[in-house]
Amino acid sequence: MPGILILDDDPDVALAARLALRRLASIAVRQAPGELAAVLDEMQPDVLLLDMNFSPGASDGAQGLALLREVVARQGQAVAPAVVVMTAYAEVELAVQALKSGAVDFITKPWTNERLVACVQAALARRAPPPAAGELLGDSAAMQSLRAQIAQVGASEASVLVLGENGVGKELVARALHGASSRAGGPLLAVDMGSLPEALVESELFGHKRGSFTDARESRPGRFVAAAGGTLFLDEIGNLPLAQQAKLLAALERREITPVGSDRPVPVDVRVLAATNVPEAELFDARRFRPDLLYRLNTVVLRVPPLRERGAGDIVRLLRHYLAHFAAGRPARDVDADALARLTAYRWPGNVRELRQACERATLLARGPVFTWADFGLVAPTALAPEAPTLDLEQRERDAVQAALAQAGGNISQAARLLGVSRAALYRRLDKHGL
Ligand SMILES: Nc1ncnc2c1ncn2[C@@H]1O[C@H](COP(=O)(O)OP(=O)(O)OP(=O)(O)O)[C@@H](O)[C@H]1O
Repeated sequence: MPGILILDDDPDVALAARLALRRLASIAVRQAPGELAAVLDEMQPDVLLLDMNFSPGASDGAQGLALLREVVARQGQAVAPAVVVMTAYAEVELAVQALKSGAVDFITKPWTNERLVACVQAALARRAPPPAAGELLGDSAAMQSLRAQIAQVGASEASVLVLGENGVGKELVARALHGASSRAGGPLLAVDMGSLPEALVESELFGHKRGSFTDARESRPGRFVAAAGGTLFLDEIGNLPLAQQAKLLAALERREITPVGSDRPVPVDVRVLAATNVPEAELFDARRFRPDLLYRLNTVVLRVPPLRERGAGDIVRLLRHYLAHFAAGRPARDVDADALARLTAYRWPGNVRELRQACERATLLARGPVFTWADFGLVAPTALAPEAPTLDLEQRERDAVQAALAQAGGNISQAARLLGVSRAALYRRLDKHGL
């Protein structure tokens, strides 16, 4: 189970957060900032929920920022948690500074539990960037071409739409684009549209005025304002409901937003990058995605290839990288020849994220002197000879179902959509294949 550490000197706030988050992860609470380093070493949490002020009367957030920098500095040496900072509602500047300093997100107090859970879930999903953050590994022709395109369009202000299956590295591409731009000194704010409850999308993006709806006890700046001077990365844009798409389009066209409950538009200065795992053909389905918004977002389209199309060289490079990463300073064990052959022939339906997890699992659980195929815990059958795939229809159906489930992270509705069948039809096939 993942771990969350809450560091807040107010026991009531810490308790409220603990109760809201207890289903997501195992939770530890600390009140004294002096304990942070020790508890990070001992617990190795995936997410740190960090208060910004600890001394009585302090309100400038300097303590929180210093702690945040300490945590971010650990990313060079060890796995460090993704940090979500907690700020008071009026502290937009502080939230922006925290994002610039490496926090993955911020949440304003008082929060709604729904919002806190969505925010921490997104941080958990993105936890622990690789040590060389932003570095897109791989020397295949496809990756070289991708890097060249990033260098070419990174410096411009163009909107870029990043396409690719789950786990191929779309967020890493967005980070590289931001890093190559003149906005690199500003924040890069990622918003996972997939994890936002529909009712909150608008207030999340554009902010809201106090009293504009039942839970809006205080005014809150939206993501467009928080990312000012930097880049806003709209992840899983394919999940944005049509009504909100119209509002996003208006904001992009006018370069201004209107907070919920306000009638005064506010100018915004952000570069927008977007990503989706929806296949290109479906993206142009107007029932799902407004074409005018699509044309706004896709000035440049970058396609991140699935790992299986990058060739064995890239797979081996990534295996070495992540096995060394999880060995955390100790020499990484070798992978035996049989395992290497199977790993390079494996289809990696969950792409680089799946490979990274397989390396973490192997490092944690393997007992022998070298890694074997079983250590990686990859259950789907591997095609040892991918150039001659089986033509057995039953087997192919079974493979497709397994791949769709892996790609959808076990989500039945999404897997059914990937396969182009109804949920009921997918259940029948799961039953038929004993999956
Ligand atoms: N080329 C690469 N080199 C090194 N690490 C990579 C590469 N591509 C992806 N990763 C790592 O794989 C994981 C998944 O990458 P990322 O989150 O960018 O994928 P994504 O396409 O945005 O996924 P999703 O569609 O699920 O949001 C991250 O840990 C990322 O650092």
